[in-house]
Amino acid sequence: MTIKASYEEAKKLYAQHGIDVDEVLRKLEEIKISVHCWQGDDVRGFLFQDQELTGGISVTGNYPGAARTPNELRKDMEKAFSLIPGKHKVNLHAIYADTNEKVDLNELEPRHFQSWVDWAKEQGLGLDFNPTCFSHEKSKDGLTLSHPDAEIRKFWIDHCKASRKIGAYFGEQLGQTCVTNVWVPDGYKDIPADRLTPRRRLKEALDEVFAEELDPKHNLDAVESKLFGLGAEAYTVGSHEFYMGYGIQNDKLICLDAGHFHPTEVISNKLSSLSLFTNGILLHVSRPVRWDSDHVVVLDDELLDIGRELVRNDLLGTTHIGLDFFDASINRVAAWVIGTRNTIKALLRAMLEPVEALKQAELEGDYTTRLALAEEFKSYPFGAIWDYYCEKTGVPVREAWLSEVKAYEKSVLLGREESAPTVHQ
Ligand SMILES: C[C@H](O)[C@H](O)[C@@H](O)C(=O)CO
Ligand SMILES: [Mn+2]
Repeated sequence: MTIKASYEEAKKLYAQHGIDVDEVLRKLEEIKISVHCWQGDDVRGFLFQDQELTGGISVTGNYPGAARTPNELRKDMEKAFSLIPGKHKVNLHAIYADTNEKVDLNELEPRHFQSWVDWAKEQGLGLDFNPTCFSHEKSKDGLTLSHPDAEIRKFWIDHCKASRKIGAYFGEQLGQTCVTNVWVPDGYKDIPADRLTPRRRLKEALDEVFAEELDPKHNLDAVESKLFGLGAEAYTVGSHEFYMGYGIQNDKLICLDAGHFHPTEVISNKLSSLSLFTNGILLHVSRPVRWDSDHVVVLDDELLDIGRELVRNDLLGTTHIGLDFFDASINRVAAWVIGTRNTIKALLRAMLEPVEALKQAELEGDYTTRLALAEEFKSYPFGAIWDYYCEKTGVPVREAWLSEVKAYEKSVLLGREESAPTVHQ
């Protein structure tokens, strides 16, 4: 049977439950995933090539072929996007500036990212942004926006201010709102004597960062919390409660990173509550394995539940779905493809569920029907719909993408091991 014929058969089954699959695919194609550039080079960036990764995050593995220049990174992302259905966004960190100038983080300007903007325009992609408040001499104490030294604080405030302007430039140039997300690693390894004062300093620093009004059509601000980091195990200044309060009080997007909570705590269960008190949410879809390990996302229960919560609560219009994982033990292009395809699959799976029937059964107290229907739908022919979606959008069906990645690895990635990079082409 052809992919189209399997699709037509599967469609009939879903139609029996009032699910219009063609309409589902039309809606799915509108959803943009913000694909993080930092999977491509193990969060090194280009500004400070000799700087080690700090901030309590860590990348493990030594798979060959990491991008060494902005151009290589863009080529790798193009390869990944050619294997992922739909048109998406790219999420940049400030350290990915493409410039020959010796410029520090507090001096960054939109022009240092012009090549990214030109490329995004040419590729039909949107851009999102993040100040990089780690891997820098001035973050060596593990403190940035909450640092007790006013001068160091000012450096990071200026960097975050500059980042918002870069974000607004992206949004204006590309005609797509840029989400600029602030995450700082600030915290203490051991039990703090004073939990309040650093949080007060962080709050005041953020007030300064966000003081200038920017057109929300161009830039939306987000703030990202964390439970702990390596070397900041006892206390994180920007905890979930801190940013939940800050975001709600100041109308900022609250970023939920799947790896930033207690091991059994899930972000899927937070979306409905947050949606009642905010105008939007930012997600960092990740996979914590025992800690905030940032494994490539797989199609596991939590990813499916994130998809369900977004679909069932009608949150797709206000939620910005970003990815945040970095695995250097496998082919990095494949990592993007696997994680992004899985995220889209989870959304599609959720859109193909009989949501109204499930909600009705629940309302009537018929929990038997709720459970029976939910379970039976797990073996509905979702794969036939997914395959057709890939074919229709011109990307490889099923695992056919893997041979393309292997060929790219052979012809491009492995060559990087022997040759010197051509910087800033
Ligand atoms: C690169 C980081 O993953 C990112 O800035 C931040 O979102 C994070 O999750 C830190 O743990
Ligand atoms: Mn994150």
